Amino acid sequence: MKFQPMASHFIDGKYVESAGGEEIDVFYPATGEIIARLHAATPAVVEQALQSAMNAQKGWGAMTGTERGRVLRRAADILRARNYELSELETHDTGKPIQETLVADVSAGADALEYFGGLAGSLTGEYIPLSNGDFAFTTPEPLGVCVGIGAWNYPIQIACSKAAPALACGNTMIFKPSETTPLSALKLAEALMEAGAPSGVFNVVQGYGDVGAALVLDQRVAKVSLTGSVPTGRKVYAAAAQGMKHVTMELGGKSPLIVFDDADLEKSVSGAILGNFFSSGQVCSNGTRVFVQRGIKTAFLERLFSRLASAKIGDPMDPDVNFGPLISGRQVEIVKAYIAKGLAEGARLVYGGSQLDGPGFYLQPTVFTDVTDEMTIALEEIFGPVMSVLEFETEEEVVVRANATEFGLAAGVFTKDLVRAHRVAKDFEAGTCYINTYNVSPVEAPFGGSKLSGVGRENSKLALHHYTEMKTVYVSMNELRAPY
Ligand SMILES: NC(=O)c1ccc[n+]([C@@H]2O[C@H](COP(=O)([O-])OP(=O)(O)OC[C@H]3O[C@@H](n4cnc5c(N)ncnc54)[C@H](O)[C@@H]3O)[C@@H](O)[C@H]2O)c1
Repeated sequence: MKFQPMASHFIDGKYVESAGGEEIDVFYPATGEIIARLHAATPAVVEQALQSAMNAQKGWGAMTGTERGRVLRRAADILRARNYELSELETHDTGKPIQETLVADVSAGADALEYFGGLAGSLTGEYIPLSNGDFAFTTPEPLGVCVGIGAWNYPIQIACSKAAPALACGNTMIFKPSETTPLSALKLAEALMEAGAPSGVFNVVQGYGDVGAALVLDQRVAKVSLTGSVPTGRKVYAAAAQGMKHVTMELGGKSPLIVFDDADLEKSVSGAILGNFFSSGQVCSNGTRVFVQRGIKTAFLERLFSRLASAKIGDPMDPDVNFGPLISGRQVEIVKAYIAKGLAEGARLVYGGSQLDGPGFYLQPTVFTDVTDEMTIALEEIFGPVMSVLEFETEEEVVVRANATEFGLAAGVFTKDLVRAHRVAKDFEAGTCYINTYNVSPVEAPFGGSKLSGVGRENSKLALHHYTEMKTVYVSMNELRAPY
């Protein structure tokens, strides 16, 4: 098997196997063939990872930020130098077209390592003058051992988005990738080691939800950062609360994308395509509720259909292919059930909707019109290539409807009226908003959700606050009196 790693886990600077652990078969979504076979961590392997991360933390935390940053920046260079090889791996693990993974996965991970590596040396506290010459000062302290748990849609990017700020701040990390896409995090561990990270600073353990749960509950873990679905987020948040642990929750969404009559037609169609069909629709921040104002609806749909007709669906390793399979047969069944529900509830299927014949987990890009706010396909996260088009008339109406969701991950607006664009963005109840663009998430800007979509932010300087705890030291320069 071409993508079989040396062993399932990476702990204390080396590959570790757990032959007795439950089997994890890794499939290439384009063919369904098994490309690697791993084993879930046993309790002994989880313990080994915890010990290693605990032992490494003191030394790593005692290094200067500049020294830690140098390691992260070297790791970024290593990932970039191996971009093709790692993108090929990511394409086989996820089924995403190589033209996507070459530009949006490994390189985004490298960006995170570079960015947080650059910031590591700038972590400082403040001096606070108090009365009569007394003062206090603060120092941002590492939290200790952090656990990262990943989803399957952006495996290496998620691993880097968690590891880079955690390590920059002097923490160590145990990362558990999704059982569906376990391969590339091991390559990140290799790159960090080669870049000079001491053994135990970044460990990878494989497993299903029970392995994640064991890590979250362990008393030695100070923080948990999860990327996953809302139901898993609820469980992980509740378990972390028992130990009063810090959490970051990057969860699901059902984001609105509003297209006003005056929008640039080509741009808004591009936004809707990027916000619904990139990664075959398996993107958390997708704008799957596309609200189109009545006056532009016919032109918008005509242009959308003609551009969708030019999508090249096929072998993700073909550099011309821009629409690949879904992650698994199970995911195809989930999405097909939503398509059936859309039809049963009266939505009009106007594009796609079918599974492709042959091997692999392919589903056509799918568009529904005549969707109303209370339909299941307008309320629930589908996590597949299904766009719902809803019609609206006024700005006041559409903002209320856009916000009428339990999620709050992202939201977008397309219009040439910039005053209106800013007004609408101000009113959006979402963590990440877009004006005349969609689904960009550069490392420099905060990314994350409100409401059920999450807690905390990844990317940007804000992420450093989620991996440090401020210590305050009061210093008296005067005599100290007590009442008795
Ligand atoms: N907000 C974001 O940044 C973001 C990014 C990507 C994906 N997502 C979301 O992720 C979801 C898709 O990914 P998924 O299907 O892998 O999600 P999932 O919730 O099924 O699994 C996520 C991870 O949690 C682990 N897990 C499951 N049960 C656990 C438990 N009890 N304790 C600890 N860990 C446990 C899984 O093994 C996996 O590694 C979608 O809802 C999507 O919106 C969010």
